[in-house]
Amino acid sequence: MLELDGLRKLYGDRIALDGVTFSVRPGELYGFVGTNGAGKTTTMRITLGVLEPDAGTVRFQGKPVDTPTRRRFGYMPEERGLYPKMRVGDQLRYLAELHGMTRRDAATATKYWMERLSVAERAEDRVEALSLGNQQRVQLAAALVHHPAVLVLDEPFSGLDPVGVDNLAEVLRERAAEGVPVVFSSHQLELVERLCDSIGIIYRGRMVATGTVDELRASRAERGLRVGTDAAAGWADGLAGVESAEYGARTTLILTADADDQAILDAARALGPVREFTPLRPSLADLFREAVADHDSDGDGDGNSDGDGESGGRSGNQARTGTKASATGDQASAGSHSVAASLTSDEASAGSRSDTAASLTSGEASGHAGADESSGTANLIGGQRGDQAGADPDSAAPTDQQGASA
Ligand SMILES: Nc1ncnc2c1ncn2[C@@H]1O[C@H](COP(=O)(O)OP(=O)(O)OP(=O)(O)O)[C@@H](O)[C@H]1O
Repeated sequence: MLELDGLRKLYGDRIALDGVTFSVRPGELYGFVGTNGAGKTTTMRITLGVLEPDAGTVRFQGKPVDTPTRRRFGYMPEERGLYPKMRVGDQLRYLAELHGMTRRDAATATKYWMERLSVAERAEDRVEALSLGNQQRVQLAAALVHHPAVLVLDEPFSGLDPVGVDNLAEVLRERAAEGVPVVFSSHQLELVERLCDSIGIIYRGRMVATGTVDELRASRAERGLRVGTDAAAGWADGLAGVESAEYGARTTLILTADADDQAILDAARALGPVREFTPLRPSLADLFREAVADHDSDGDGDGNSDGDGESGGRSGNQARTGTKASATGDQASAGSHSVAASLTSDEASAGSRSDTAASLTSGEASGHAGADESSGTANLIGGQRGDQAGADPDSAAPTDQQGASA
């Protein structure tokens, strides 16, 4: 079990994490979602020891995580971290050996993962010559090549084509089936909903919801119902448990949590035949927006109300609209898809990603230096950095491949 307990992190006087706590069981696929700047990358970097928390601990199998244990982790940093001048095959072998594999095992694992992630034919190419999507695949191979006991992946799906997405989803399921705790962040909420056993929603450095999607659904204050009836508009007004009703070809009702849907069915049937009676299941995107909106309306003064916070506020407003719109439309099908899609595209277009990227780059520098936040680095990035420190292959330092996640 991977346990994150009370992680707290400040950048200057900005609270980036405020008591982040969650755990990932062996074999569990855990989706870590949140608005831009919510604290996902910071959490993952602390988990990997790239960054020191101000408080809190990370435990694996009941023990605080130390450097030898972390070497068994597979980490894909958001900012990516490959040596651009190094050939794909050489790079993966090198990283596998850094993680303690024998030369022969490293070669076998490299071959396997290059084939598995469909980059085998690029083995002799330098990383910089690959498309961003293929660089991403190599980066994933780098996280997987040493057969890690834990997987922590920061936006592993961004930049992959649909075949690559399916391929990676299958790989993650397999790793989990082997008992590996897998945690990954993503803004692709439909994918997270489809793939993950559990989900954690972080907002402004705090966990605002965690559980299975069904548990998150069950915790909602209201639910939706679609009723196909010829009864005249207004038929559901005033019924117990009906918060609002929208009349059209079908009636869409928003119910209170304790509403008696059978009583509503009886009321509808008393007025004529009922052709449809469908509970509306909110998508993860709806739940996400609702959780964020709820948290926004708490008026929390956590000191983290910078541009990222505004980004969250914007999402919060959308959350209300999105949730209602979904609950009052065909949200079980196309409606919820478009909500998820718009969330992703809105966030992508909000421009806060590049801001975060810039922050991450500077954070990376401090991460490399262990706990010494004043030192910079131009060498190594991400999880590999820590391990690679001191080892200096003759290729140039890896560039920051932000573009791969854009
Ligand atoms: N090195 C840094 N220096 C100062 N502030 C930072 C640094 N790194 C992150 N932050 C701030 O910490 C907060 C959390 O950032 P983080 O990158 O963890 O968010 P995120 O959830 O990964 O965002 P995104 O979805 O945009 O990648 C943000 O307010 C960010 O601006």
